[in-house]
Amino acid sequence: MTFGPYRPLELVSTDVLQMFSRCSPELLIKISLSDVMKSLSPQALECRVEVLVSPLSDGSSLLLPRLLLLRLGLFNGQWVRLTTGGGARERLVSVVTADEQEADGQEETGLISTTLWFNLSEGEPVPVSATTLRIKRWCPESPPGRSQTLSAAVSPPFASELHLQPVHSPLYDCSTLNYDRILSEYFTTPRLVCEGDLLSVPVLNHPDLRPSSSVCRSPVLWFKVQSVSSKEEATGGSLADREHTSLFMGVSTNSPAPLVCVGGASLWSLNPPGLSGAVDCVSLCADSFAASEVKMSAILERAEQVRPCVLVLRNLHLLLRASGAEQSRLQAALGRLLHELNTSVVVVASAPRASDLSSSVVPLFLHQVSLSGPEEPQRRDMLRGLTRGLELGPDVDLERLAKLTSGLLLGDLSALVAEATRAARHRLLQATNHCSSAHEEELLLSGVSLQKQDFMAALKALQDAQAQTVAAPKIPSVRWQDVGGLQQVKRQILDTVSLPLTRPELLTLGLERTGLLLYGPPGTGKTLLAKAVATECSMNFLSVKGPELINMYVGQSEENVRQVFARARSAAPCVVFFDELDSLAPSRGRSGDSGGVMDRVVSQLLSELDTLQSTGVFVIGATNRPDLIDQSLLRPGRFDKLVYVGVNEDRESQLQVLQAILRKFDLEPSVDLSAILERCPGHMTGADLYALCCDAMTSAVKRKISLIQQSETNTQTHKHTNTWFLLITQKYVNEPRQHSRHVFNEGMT
Ligand SMILES: Nc1ncnc2c1ncn2[C@@H]1O[C@H](COP(=O)(O)OP(=O)(O)OP(=O)(O)O)[C@@H](O)[C@H]1O
Repeated sequence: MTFGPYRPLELVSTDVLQMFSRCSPELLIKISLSDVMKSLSPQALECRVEVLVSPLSDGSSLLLPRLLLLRLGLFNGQWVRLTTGGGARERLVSVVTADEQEADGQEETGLISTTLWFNLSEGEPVPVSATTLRIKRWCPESPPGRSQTLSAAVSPPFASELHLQPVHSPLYDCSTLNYDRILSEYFTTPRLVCEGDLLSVPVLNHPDLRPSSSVCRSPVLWFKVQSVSSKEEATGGSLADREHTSLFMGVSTNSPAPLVCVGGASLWSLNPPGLSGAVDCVSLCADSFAASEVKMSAILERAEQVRPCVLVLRNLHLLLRASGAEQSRLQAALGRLLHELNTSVVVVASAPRASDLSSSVVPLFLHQVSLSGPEEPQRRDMLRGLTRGLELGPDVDLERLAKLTSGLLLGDLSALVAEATRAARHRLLQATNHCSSAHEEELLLSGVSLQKQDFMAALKALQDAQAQTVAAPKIPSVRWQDVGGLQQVKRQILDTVSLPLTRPELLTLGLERTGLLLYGPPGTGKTLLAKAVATECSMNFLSVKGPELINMYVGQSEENVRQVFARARSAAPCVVFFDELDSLAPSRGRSGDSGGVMDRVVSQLLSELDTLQSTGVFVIGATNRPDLIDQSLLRPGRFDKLVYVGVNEDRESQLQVLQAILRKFDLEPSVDLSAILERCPGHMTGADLYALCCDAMTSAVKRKISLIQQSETNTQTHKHTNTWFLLITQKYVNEPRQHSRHVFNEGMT
């Protein structure tokens, strides 16, 4: 007979060991009895394990990865005593080996259900990350005269009577549900019950509930354990099943309950428990005040029935939108109903802005919480939550994705993941072009792994869609190499913008600058410079043209300015570029508009600029007419640096501009850029040189087309056209010179 390091534990009781000692003392020496006894003593196993509380796991077992189970010397199905770190309550729990999917690659972390956590911690909030629990080996009290058993196979005693109470929930109606069969099926398996526990009985797709789905929208029914009677004394719980236990049903009761996922996996770590299923106030609107009041009181009454609960009233401003006397009567009714409400019903109302609610409604709520767009770490957590359960390719970096998604809200991120899934499906279907439809279906069912390219395609689609409606921040792709010449200007901008970013310690000295005004003739590269600053400093870029923000409705123009800054703050670090600033902020008192809209816009702009210190938002303005801008904007602390971006007059810097523009073009080796510039007029802006290059490009395209056409008739030339590269030759650069001069002359006037 051989014993491995863990085999004796499997054998089990001291009776057996004593029997061995009587028949063969040598054998016991060989298997080192003292070691075995030490490990079998009740104090032998007392350790801490890290566990995750998962809403997707159910049951009342502690799931442990196989290796951890082996290391702890525990057996699959063995009962242990479990307590939270604070040691509030001790419960018996069976330890079960987690399969690979449940373990999810974790080798050191166990898993428990939210219900078990709720019962263990007596209703404490579910921890978002792993938490520490204490495990103690369980050995039941042996009856007097019998030696203590240390067998891993012993289980808690069976209860003779179990008294349960159904718990009210907003997701089902206790009074109409018939749960006899549900409970009878549930107790086919022995379940551990403890007085005060909450039992979650799964009912998803149960045949008794399916026909009238309106009765129950919950995947579980809740029952509270009122009392448990057992013949044997039981600490930490007893087992209950159909065979040994008589079940008694008491009257329904109110009790807090942990959050369950309605309709598959939910973003449970982001939603506080109870905040699923909000009431949209649109559904409370009615033709008359009296009808709205009836609907309102019905909702609050229902909330009272299922208390403790959180009642979420979405879009409260829509309910109180009525005008005049109707509105004040509704407000008074809401105030009265909220005042009469039980304190264990927490009412949370939402509105897009606090200003959308009247000043008599706001004080009805104890706290006002303003929710801003998520920052990078929050976006990363949201992306993690949204992609949980999806298969991600090895090249998908959620940290990086969180960086690229600045300015996006939770809804946008959810759309991003949905769009990426669609893109992955599309990619897969394209790759299997010649596959039969049955095969295609099989492939899709086997799961699509989301790659980086899917997320990038989805992000681009989302940003393009957003850019059409509101200004959405993006990281541009203009580098310093794309801006030719302007060395002095570049240095000045870098000193102002990148220094505070690279040396944040300077901010503490109050050296931060938040605004820069680029001025100069048109086409000299002001927009290009601002984009290059954003790219090189890895900042988002939000470009706004002054006239875009002006709106005919009273107050809307100021609101647009406010929104631009709010978006920039949520996308920080961000560069906001105001093109044509003179049209947005003309000198006050001179704009001549009847309602003084421009004056209010300037005031709004001033107050926004004053709050930018240390927010990571940098403002760059551009104008051709700095003299028209309101002087208060140009004082230090706002647009505190004025940088002149002029026309490149020397050939050297013009050559640099030309080289920067032609960086991405293919040039014939014979092209001599200096010779071309010699033939140009002395004053050439970047835009003029760009026009020159565009014309040359058009000529090259024409040449290519004629070559292709020739090749169709003449096989001799075919060998020249088998390449699709466009080469700009000296001839084509020379050709449009006259035109450039014309453009240039126009720009000067
Ligand atoms: N220094 C430069 N280097 C490279 N390209 C330039 C440069 N300056 C201008 N360009 C080219 O001219 C185009 C127009 O420039 P940009 O829009 O930046 O001018 P701007 O000064 O902002 O004009 P406006 O005042 O009319 O808005 C750019 O897209 C770019 O191709």
